[in-house]
Amino acid sequence: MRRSLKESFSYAFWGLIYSLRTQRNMKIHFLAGIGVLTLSLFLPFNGYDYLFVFFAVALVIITEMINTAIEATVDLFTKDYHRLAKIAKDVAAGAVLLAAINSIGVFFLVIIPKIKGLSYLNLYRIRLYPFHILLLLIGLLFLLYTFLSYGRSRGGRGHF
Ligand SMILES: Nc1ncnc2c1ncn2[C@@H]1O[C@H](COP(=O)(O)OP(=O)(O)OP(=O)(O)O)[C@@H](O)[C@H]1O
Repeated sequence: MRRSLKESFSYAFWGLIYSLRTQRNMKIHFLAGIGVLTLSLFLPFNGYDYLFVFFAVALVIITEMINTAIEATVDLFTKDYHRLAKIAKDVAAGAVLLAAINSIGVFFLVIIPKIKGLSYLNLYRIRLYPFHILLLLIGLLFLLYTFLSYGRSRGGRGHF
């Protein structure tokens, strides 16, 4: 079945909204990611600092989404206890855990030293890099949309 680019984007969009709506950990990681991106606006980062922070945030969210997809696939296959189902879910959860540990490492190695070196002057020198602002805006829009569409989807299956 051939799908238009718009349809493909729409499915991907709903996949992200679904994870955000249904997965408690995803909500926590997403909010933490937005918090870190907001904080980063005020920090004197160089290019590598931005790379580490952006990748750490993205990795946690991506692994959380893959974990959600694996959970759904396993549940589709069996609701009964199965050793392989347990392995699949535990390994997927392990991937999220590793990504989360990596992000904690980045927080202590990259963000904390910059916070320590922060002066009041820096607070007035917000760096408005277009890509950074775009990421933040996309994150906030997803959160807002998830929040607003939550009520509408209650009791029904919405897009899903
Ligand atoms: N069908 C199954 N067979 C065997 N073990 C299972 C099965 N389903 C879940 N488990 C075990 O229960 C754990 C939790 O599974 P569950 O599907 O409830 O994920 P979850 O609690 O929603 O995870 P997360 O918090 O990442 O969303 C799995 O990691 C696995 O060890």
